[in-house]
Amino acid sequence: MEKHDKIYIAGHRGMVGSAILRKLEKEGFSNFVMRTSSTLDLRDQNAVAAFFADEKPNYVFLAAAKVGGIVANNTYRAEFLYDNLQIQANVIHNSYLNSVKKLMFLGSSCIYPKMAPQPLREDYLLTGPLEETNEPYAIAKIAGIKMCDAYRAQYGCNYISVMPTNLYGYNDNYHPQNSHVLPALIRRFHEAKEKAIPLVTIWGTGSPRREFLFADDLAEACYYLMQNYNEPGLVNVGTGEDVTIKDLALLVKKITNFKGDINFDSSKPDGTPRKLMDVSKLHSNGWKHTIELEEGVALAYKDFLNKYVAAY
Ligand SMILES: NC(=O)C1=CN([C@@H]2O[C@H](COP(=O)(O)OP(=O)(O)OC[C@H]3O[C@@H](n4cnc5c(N)ncnc54)[C@H](OP(=O)(O)O)[C@@H]3O)[C@@H](O)[C@H]2O)C=CC1
Ligand SMILES: C[C@H]1O[C@H](OP(=O)(O)OP(=O)(O)OC[C@H]2O[C@@H](n3cnc4c(=O)[nH]c(N)nc43)[C@H](O)[C@@H]2O)[C@@H](O)[C@@H](O)C1=O
Repeated sequence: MEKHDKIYIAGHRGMVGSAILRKLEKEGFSNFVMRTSSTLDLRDQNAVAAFFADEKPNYVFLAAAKVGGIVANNTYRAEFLYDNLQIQANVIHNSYLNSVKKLMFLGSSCIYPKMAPQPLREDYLLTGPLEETNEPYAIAKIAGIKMCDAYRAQYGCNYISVMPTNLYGYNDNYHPQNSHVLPALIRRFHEAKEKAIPLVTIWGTGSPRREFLFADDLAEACYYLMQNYNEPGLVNVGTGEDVTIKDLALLVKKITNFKGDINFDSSKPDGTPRKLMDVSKLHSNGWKHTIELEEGVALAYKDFLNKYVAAY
């Protein structure tokens, strides 16, 4: 990418899209094209076709998607499949029709089989059954990877697929039911402290393990890969380190300064027991994360206090 290139960040108001925008601005890029979902619904084939024909971006970061935590994925199964298939099919196909030079598709670690060996290597894709709670989302994401590869094979398009681990950071979604675990716990511990509630309940058994990457680190990786990586298939992006949900809860308890107790609601789903990324391909391509979990959770909590608590 050159500084004058026109760059379309799909989903630029989201957690990942906004981090990519910050990174590109820091690097001196300024020729952006962006639309909110209310001005351009990426599920609308005709609207997306007209947008690409008008704007003709040179590079595309596809960070728009229907996104949510374990309960949202399990509840809105049809929407997670339909919205994500439509969004990615429209953006990828119209990128091809309008000669986009390079596109980055963002998938997720949930594309791997539920019981795959750990850590998850890129070649474990499609080697076993998926986790039930997020199967529709995972199927859509797998279709996105295969679409990038098919357009590369048939039309020579330089479309790359990046699989981030669980993410958190600035502009996260703090919805009490639909969010991912880290923002959910930040909000729950904070509210319990403010309202002097003595007990915070954590979903599931606390034993699943998850790996967390700060979204600004992901944006650094996306920029690096967009400049340096041109292969078919997929590349994992993570830290290569994971924690139990119980240990995560204890960390959030410490950072929010909640003094009460925690317990576990095992009627809520645990999901995949573990999904630790093998990041050796990423490291051998020359990129490594810099923000560790404790530092990142403190930054995210500060962002939550500034943006969300201020609005209460
Ligand atoms: N969060 C996580 O833990 C992980 C995320 N990912 C992937 O990273 C990418 C970004 O996720 P994240 O930033 O967390 O998600 P967010 O929910 O924060 O942002 C998603 C963005 O997608 C846009 N969007 C959603 N539906 C439509 C639509 N129909 N038309 C146009 N735009 C739409 C929204 O636009 P608007 O704001 O204008 O409504 C929003 O800005 C996704 O592909 C996700 O699968 C991968 C692994 C983990
Ligand atoms: C990124 C990834 O995100 C989703 O998968 P997930 O990793 O299971 O995501 P999660 O963050 O929602 O949960 C992680 C763990 O944490 C536990 N947990 C405890 N307490 C809360 C809680 O309060 N909220 C949530 N959401 N989870 C909680 C929860 O029970 C689970 O064991 C995919 O659907 C898919 O979207 C995807 O790709």
